[in-house]
Amino acid sequence: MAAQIYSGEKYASRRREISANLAKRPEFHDSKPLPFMTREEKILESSRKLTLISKHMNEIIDPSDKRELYHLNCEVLGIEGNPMALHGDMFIPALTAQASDEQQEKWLSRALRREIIGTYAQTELGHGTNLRKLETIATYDVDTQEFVLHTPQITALKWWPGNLGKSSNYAVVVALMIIKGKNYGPQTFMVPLRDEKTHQPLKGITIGDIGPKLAYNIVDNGFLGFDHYRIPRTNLLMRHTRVEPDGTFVKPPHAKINYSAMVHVRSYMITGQAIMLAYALTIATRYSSVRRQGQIDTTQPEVKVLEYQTQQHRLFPSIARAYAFVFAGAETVRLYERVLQEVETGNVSLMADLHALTSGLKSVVTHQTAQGIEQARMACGGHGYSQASYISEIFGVAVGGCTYEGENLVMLQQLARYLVKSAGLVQAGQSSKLGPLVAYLGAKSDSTSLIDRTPTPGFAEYVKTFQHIARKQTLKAAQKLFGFMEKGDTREVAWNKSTVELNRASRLHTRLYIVEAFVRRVEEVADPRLKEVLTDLLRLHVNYELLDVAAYALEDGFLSSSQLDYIREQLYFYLAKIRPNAVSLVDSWEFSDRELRSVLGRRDGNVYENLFAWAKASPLNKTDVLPSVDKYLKPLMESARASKL
Ligand SMILES: CCCCCCCC/C=C\CCCCCCCCC/C=C/C(=O)SCCNC(=O)CCNC(=O)[C@H](O)C(C)(C)COP(=O)(O)OP(=O)(O)OC[C@H]1O[C@@H](n2cnc3c(N)ncnc32)[C@H](O)[C@@H]1OP(=O)(O)O
Ligand SMILES: Cc1cc2nc3c(=O)[nH]c(=O)nc-3n(C[C@H](O)[C@H](O)[C@H](O)COP(=O)(O)OP(=O)(O)OC[C@H]3O[C@@H](n4cnc5c(N)ncnc54)[C@H](O)[C@@H]3O)c2cc1C
Repeated sequence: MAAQIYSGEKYASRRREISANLAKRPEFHDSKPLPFMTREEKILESSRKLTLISKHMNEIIDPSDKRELYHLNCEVLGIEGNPMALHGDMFIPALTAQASDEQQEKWLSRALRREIIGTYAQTELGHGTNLRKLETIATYDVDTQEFVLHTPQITALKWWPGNLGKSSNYAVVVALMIIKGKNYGPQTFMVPLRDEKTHQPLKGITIGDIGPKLAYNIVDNGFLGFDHYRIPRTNLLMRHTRVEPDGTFVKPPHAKINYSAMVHVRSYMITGQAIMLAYALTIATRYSSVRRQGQIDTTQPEVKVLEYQTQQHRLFPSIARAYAFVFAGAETVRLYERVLQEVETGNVSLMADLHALTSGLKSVVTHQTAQGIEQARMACGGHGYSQASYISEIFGVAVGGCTYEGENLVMLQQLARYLVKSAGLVQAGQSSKLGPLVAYLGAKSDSTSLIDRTPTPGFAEYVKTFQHIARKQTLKAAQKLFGFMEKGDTREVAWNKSTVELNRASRLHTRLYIVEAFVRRVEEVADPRLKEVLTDLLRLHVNYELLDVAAYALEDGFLSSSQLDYIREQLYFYLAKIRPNAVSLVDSWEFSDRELRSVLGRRDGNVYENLFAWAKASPLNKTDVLPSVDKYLKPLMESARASKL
């Protein structure tokens, strides 16, 4: 099963080898539980481990394999980030996709060798979503052939970029490019921030950390201001866009090619989110098979809480989602790598499809992941609320994905633009022009679903029902938009009056894609034992998801209430059928205890003695009487007692 999850036996067994190798290297382990460290201690500890990784990486992984490096990071550094997180996640991808060969020679090679540390500085205090209104300006000075970076007001301060505050000495900075008074929109520049020897900020640069956040606190998200700060013309990233010495602007082959670092993260983060959801579910499912409370049969001992139907309903649909997301994530990465290669040859035709797909997936997957992690926390009762479970940290890191790389409701609108165009083609009788991701929009619906109307309903009937729902909502929402426009609203106003419905269409389209990705994968499985378990999980998935969106199919009679009852019964049937495999389904992700960092999620199930040991190790328990008691509480009680006398 691990080979299914990790798209092949080769990587699944490499993960095992890497974990086994690290088990023998205590210097790579956390020196104490992360929840007991201050932010400063965590950053120091993470930097220590980062240095070790740099030194010994070649003994443990093949550093050219992204997946191996990712696993090494998960084991050693964990999810709370590290001082070079953005260096790998965005700085290197931005240089790879946007720097010319000559620029790559100069900077990418140094970045890969870790001679310099970089980040991606785009968001500002006043603007994150609306990139066209960023306020940092890069004005071209033809005389000196330099760009002058400037922060004209407080809202133009770069704000949020990861590792900008304290760790990075370079950044890929996004600024509005002005040449001879003309605004050429957001462009990307390579900008030195700190002296390479002293690490002191360079003259003209104001820089620092933005303070503690909900989670992800090992990362020093930062602020940055420029005071007429000059960089050479050749620091504009010029793989696709160019500015000649005389200020002539040479257009890229696609207007949004500069957005590639964002598309890179959106493509990879689907897998990252699936893994974080699987972390939380591994913890909650294992704990639920250790925790005994209450009875189902009063003549029998207390049961494991995993026997309760409510607990199964809380956890198992999310287990199915984690599998669905990792399968969809693998497809997304394949498409991303293909588009990256095609863009190199000047073919930008798939950029719009990739953008639409990743915008939708990023939004639906992060939202459902956060919901699933929060349910996993509640499934652990009181102990879920303790940081010993580590689920609160997993939640905090994962939920950040709803905001970064494009706020979810904004990114759903990006997919909606694509869907509306496609709906326009359908309306114009040009369905043959629809791309493969939206071809279903042009198909004719059956009048009713055949779920429960055939002897053994296959997945095709479910897929058709999801297609019917997504098609109906897309065409309806587009019609709403066109209707407002026909009545005289501008497109923008009409769009704003239709966005809730448009975003619903985007979600339904994306949920259909996720179901289809799951079906595609299960169809490929050859081993009959694996196929059976995955088919059960997929059946749980389609019934749970359909029930969640059934209103759309009930309102036009595509599904009847008796079919809905059938779907419910199927759901309950598969909850019970999956129960014996539940722990194996989470164990199949093969997370080591080191990687999970959870007392509740321990593989050996020895939860209670380890919770007690963990509590005893709390810094508060170093002394029996705290200074706060000596200083305040004792005098308070003493004076209360004295006044009573
Ligand atoms: C199996 C195991 C394998 C393991 C493998 C490894 C797994 C790794 C796992 C995890 C790795 C990931 C770890 C994640 C780490 C996270 C770190 C956090 C870092 C966070 C960073 C950031 O947040 S950076 C800042 C991000 N900011 C944003 O996203 C801003 C959002 N805003 C925008 O993107 C744009 O402003 C917006 C697209 C909303 C609008 O742009 P605008 O220019 O105004 O365009 P618009 O008029 O709306 O549209 C015009 C036209 O352009 C099309 N378009 C827009 N963007 C793109 C694009 N990127 N590509 C292609 N086309 C695009 C748009 O659709 C329009 O088209 P038409 O409709 O006109 O045709
Ligand atoms: C953990 C984390 C890490 C980050 N790392 C980086 C980084 O490394 N580099 C970097 O540059 N940035 C980074 N960011 C910033 C991040 O990319 C932005 O915060 C994000 O893109 C959202 O933009 P915003 O903050 O401007 O939100 P806003 O746009 O202000 O969103 C506020 C509300 O307005 C709504 N809204 C905004 N525009 C529209 C619209 N057109 N239609 C309808 N509703 C709208 C949103 O849906 C939301 O409800 C990070 C953020 C976080 C949380």
